Amino acid sequence: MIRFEHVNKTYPDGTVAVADFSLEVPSHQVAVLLGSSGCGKTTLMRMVNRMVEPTSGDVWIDDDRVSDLDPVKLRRRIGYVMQSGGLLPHRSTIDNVATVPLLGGSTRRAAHARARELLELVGLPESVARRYPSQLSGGQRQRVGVARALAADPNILLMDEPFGAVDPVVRNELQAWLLQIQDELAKTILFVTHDVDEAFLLGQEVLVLRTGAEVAQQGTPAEILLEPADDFVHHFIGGSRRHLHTEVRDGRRLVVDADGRVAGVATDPTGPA
Ligand SMILES: Nc1ncnc2c1ncn2[C@@H]1O[C@H](COP(=O)(O)OP(=O)(O)OP(=O)(O)O)[C@@H](O)[C@H]1O
Repeated sequence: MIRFEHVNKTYPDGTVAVADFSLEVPSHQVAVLLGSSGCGKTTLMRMVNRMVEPTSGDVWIDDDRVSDLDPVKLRRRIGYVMQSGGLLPHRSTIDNVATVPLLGGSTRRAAHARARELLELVGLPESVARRYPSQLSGGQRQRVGVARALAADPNILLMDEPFGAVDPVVRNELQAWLLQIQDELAKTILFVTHDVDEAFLLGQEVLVLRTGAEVAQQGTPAEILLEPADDFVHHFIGGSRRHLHTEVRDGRRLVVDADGRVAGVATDPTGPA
């Protein structure tokens, strides 16, 4: 579980990036922070692994206040995937992943075995293990980034626009793949994006943020799609172009757009159509 308790962040130049933000992400769930550039998403995410210290307020992981934990140890128990993949350019794919268990005290042999296992988990063939990041496609690099984030077997994954730098087709593939591995791994994931469709596809809980990380609306994708809290949310999620309604298919009440595409699952199966 990750809990933000009334956190604030004002940077030294006076920028108020986060003003009184609270959230609880239950274990094994995916929560998505959705908002436009500069609204404070990355600042919030980095408070979890102490890359940013809140000006006031606390972040908790289960019963631990993160400010009481050693930042290096804390970062080793949390997976972090960045937009750029964050790979070390002069290390091969397998070494990029093996670095994490090596730092954790594994032998070189055990670290390589673990790295091979993870590369297989993220669907990369053996042939890429010896390649350098510059010799991989954008999608492959992001998969290696996820493999590395999973290497310490963390309970928590922080994902900051992890699929932002790849083309839409690969992006869709990576999203589907993440949902598939999350089915198996059941990590607690905090995911940052400015892409509305990505947020609704991946998030069990979505927070639509305004500047200063002010929560414009928090809810399941279906709740937000069907009942946007105000005009800001309605416009942000593209409500007017979506023309949403609900429909029962295979016994499930789905949120469907004007083209018949499923935009979400309504949580209340008896709710109005
Ligand atoms: N180190 C810093 N010093 C001063 N201001 C900062 C610093 N880091 C971020 N900010 C400012 O804080 C606000 C929130 O930034 P943050 O990076 O958290 O937003 P974001 O929603 O993640 O944006 P993006 O989607 O563009 O990454 C912005 O106004 C940004 O310019």
